[in-house]
Amino acid sequence: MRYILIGRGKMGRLLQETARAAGDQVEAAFGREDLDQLGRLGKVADVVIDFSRPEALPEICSYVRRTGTALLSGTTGYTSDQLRELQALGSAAPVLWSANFSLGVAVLARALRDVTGVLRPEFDIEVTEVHHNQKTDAPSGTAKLLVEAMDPRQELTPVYGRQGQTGRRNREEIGIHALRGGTVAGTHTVHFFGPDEELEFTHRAASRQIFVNGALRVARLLPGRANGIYDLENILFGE
Ligand SMILES: NC(=O)C1=CN([C@@H]2O[C@H](COP(=O)(O)OP(=O)(O)OC[C@H]3O[C@@H](n4cnc5c(N)ncnc54)[C@H](O)[C@@H]3O)[C@@H](O)[C@H]2O)C=CC1
Ligand SMILES: O=C(O)C1=N[C@H](C(=O)O)C[C@H](O)C1
Repeated sequence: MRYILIGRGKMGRLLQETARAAGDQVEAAFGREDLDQLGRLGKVADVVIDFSRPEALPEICSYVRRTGTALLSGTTGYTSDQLRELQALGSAAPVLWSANFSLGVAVLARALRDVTGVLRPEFDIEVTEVHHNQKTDAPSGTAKLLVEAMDPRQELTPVYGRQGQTGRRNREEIGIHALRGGTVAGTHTVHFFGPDEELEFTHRAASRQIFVNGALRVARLLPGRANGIYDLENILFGE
């Protein structure tokens, strides 16, 4: 496989190393300083893999539209307008965006979709996410993904942290809390607090390699597919 990488940070470097070790070719890798060079590049790869920042989106979209190259993106922190822009890109190429490329989080999202309806409304839901001190967006894309799995119709009101005279907790709240420190690769816990019982689901990433392996595994499946938006969970569950 031939890749163009967007982002040469923690994820970009590990992707490059892992792809090359697997015999794949990294045709080009761009960071903030030289992303403008993408505008001068033709179709030289099977897939563009993006782990960078939301600001890179316009350059990436115009490249994908011009060349029809498949796009796999794991960048988080997009606004809803930017997410719509990514969705629209599906008309030009096969596009897959996911806030988390680990198998464990895909399974967790599915499990939460199944159990939440049974536990609600008696159980209060609070989500905590813990990440390294270099992370620039909060809450994490994965926390949002898990909330969306539990509340697809957005009936609950997100509450980000609590402070001061908050009053009693409302049943329609879903708490989302971000902790930052050290080198934590990513820990997400969903707490269900019920009357006299508690249930907790935790996914703990021991390293970024799980995201890299997941991304490269799925990237192989994109070229040759019809243009459109693909869903990681559907692909992993063979749907
Ligand atoms: N979906 C998933 O499974 C995962 C997603 N991520 C996400 O991937 C992204 C990158 O994470 P890290 O590598 O840890 O970050 P990082 O801070 O180590 O690296 C970011 C890279 O993006 C580049 N960049 C910044 N602004 C840019 C711009 N305007 N145009 C082009 N490149 C630009 C920087 O030069 C740098 O190379 C974050 O959004 C993070 O949340 C991280 C891990 C897993
Ligand atoms: O920035 C990170 O490191 C991570 N970001 C993703 C997110 O925002 O959910 C995925 C993973 O948790 C690591």
